[in-house]
Amino acid sequence: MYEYHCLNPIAEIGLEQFGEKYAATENIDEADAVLVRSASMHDMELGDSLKAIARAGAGVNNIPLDKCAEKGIVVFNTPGANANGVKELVLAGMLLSARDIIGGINWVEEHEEDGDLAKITEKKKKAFAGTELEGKKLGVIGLGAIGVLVANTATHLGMDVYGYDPYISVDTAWKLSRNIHHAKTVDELYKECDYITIHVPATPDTKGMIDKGAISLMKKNVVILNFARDVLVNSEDMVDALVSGSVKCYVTDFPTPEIAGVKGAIVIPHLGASTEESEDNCARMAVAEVIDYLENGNIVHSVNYPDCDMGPKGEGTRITVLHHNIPNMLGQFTTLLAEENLNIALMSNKSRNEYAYTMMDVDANVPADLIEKFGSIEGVLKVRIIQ
Ligand SMILES: NC(=O)C1=CN([C@@H]2O[C@H](COP(=O)(O)OP(=O)(O)OC[C@H]3O[C@@H](n4cnc5c(N)ncnc54)[C@H](O)[C@@H]3O)[C@@H](O)[C@H]2O)C=CC1
Ligand SMILES: O=C(O)C(=O)COP(=O)(O)O
Repeated sequence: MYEYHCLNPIAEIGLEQFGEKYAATENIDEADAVLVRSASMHDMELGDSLKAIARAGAGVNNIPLDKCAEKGIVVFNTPGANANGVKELVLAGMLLSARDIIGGINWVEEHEEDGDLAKITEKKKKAFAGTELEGKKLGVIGLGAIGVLVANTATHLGMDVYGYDPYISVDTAWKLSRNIHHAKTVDELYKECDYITIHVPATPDTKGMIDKGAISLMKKNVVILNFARDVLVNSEDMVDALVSGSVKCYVTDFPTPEIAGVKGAIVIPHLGASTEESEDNCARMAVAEVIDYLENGNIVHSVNYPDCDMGPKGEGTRITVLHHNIPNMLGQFTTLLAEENLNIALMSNKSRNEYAYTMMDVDANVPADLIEKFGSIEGVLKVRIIQ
C-alpha cells in the first residue's frame, strides 16, 4: 500500500487513477508521494518515507529541488499540461490592456440605476476607447510550452511576433510558426515591441530581468505582461515606470502589495492555470508520473533527477538507486550483485548534473539485507527494491 498527501486541491479525475494500492493520508510524514500546486515547500521537513513530489503544473520554484535530490526524493512537474489555459489568459490580458474594458464595465456598474443609461453611454464611451492588436509588435521572451502557443496564436490575430529564447528545445522549435521573427538578443526585442510577454521560469538568472535598465530600452507606452512569476519583474522599477508613463500597462498574474492598485497595473489573482481543462490535465499527468515511479521506478518529467524509463517492471525484481554522479558507482553496484550471485537481466544508468539514477532488473528474489548493502556505498542516496 502506498500513501499520498495533497498539499493543494488536486483534480479528482487525476486522483481516481490511484487504484486500490493507494490511500490518501493527512499526515505528510507518512506519505510516499506528495502532490502540490503552488504551496511553498521550502520550510517543510521532508520525511524519510517520501519518495516523490509531483508538481501539478509547470513552475517548481516553490520546491527545494536540491534538498530533495540530496534526500533521494524525485521531483516531477507536468510540462505543457496547463499551457493552453495560460495562453488564453495572456490573450485576455493583451485585450484588457488594449481597450479600457475594465474601466468601461466598472462605469456601467456605477450607473446601473440610471434611467438614461443607454443615452449617457453613447456620450461617455469615448473615455474607454482603445487600440487594436492587429499590426502591433509582440515580443515573447521564453519559447517553451506557453510561449510558443502565445506566439503562434498572436500571428493569427495579425500581430507581428518576435521570439527570444537562447535555450529553445528542438521539439518546441518545430512547433514555432515560421512567421515569427527570431530575436537574437533580448535587447532587440525590447527595442522593437509594443507588447512584451515573459514566459521563462523563475531562476537566479531570470530574477529581476525586467528592471529599469530593461524598461529604458523599451518603447514609451509599452505593455508588459507577466504570467510567469512576480520575481522576474523588479516591482519598484515597474511602479516608477507606470507612474512616469514609460510603461502604459503592466498585466500580471501575481498580486503583490507593491503593484496592486497602481494606476496602469492589471492584476489578476494567479488564474493562468485555473481552468477545468488545465487542472484535469495537470492532475492526470502528475498522478501518472507518481504511479510509474512508485510501481516501476521509471522517472519521466523529473526536474531534479535524470529521466530514466525501463518500461513496466516484469516478473523479477527491480532495484533502483538514486546516487551522486561520481566515478565507480556502477562498478560497485555490479560487484555487489555478483557477490550475491544475482544476474542482471536489464540495466539503465542516467545522470543529470550532480545526480544519477541506476535501474537494474534481476531475475530472482533478492536477500532482505540488499538495501542496507547498497545504502552503505558512499554516494548512494536512496535504494528501492520493487518486487
Ligand atoms: N500563471 C500561471 O498560472 C502559470 C505560470 N507558469 C510560469 O510560466 C513559466 C513557463 O512555463 P512553460 O512555458 O510551461 O515552461 P517551459 O519550461 O516549457 O518553457 C520555459 C522556456 O523558457 C526558456 N528560458 C529559460 N531561461 C530563459 C531566458 N533567460 N531567456 C529566454 N528564455 C529562457 C526555456 O528555454 C524554455 O523554452 C513557468 O516556469 C511558470 O513559472 C506556468 C504555468 C502556469
Ligand atoms: O504551473 C504553474 O507554474 C503555475 O503557476 C500554476 O500554478 P497553480 O497550479 O495554479 O497554483
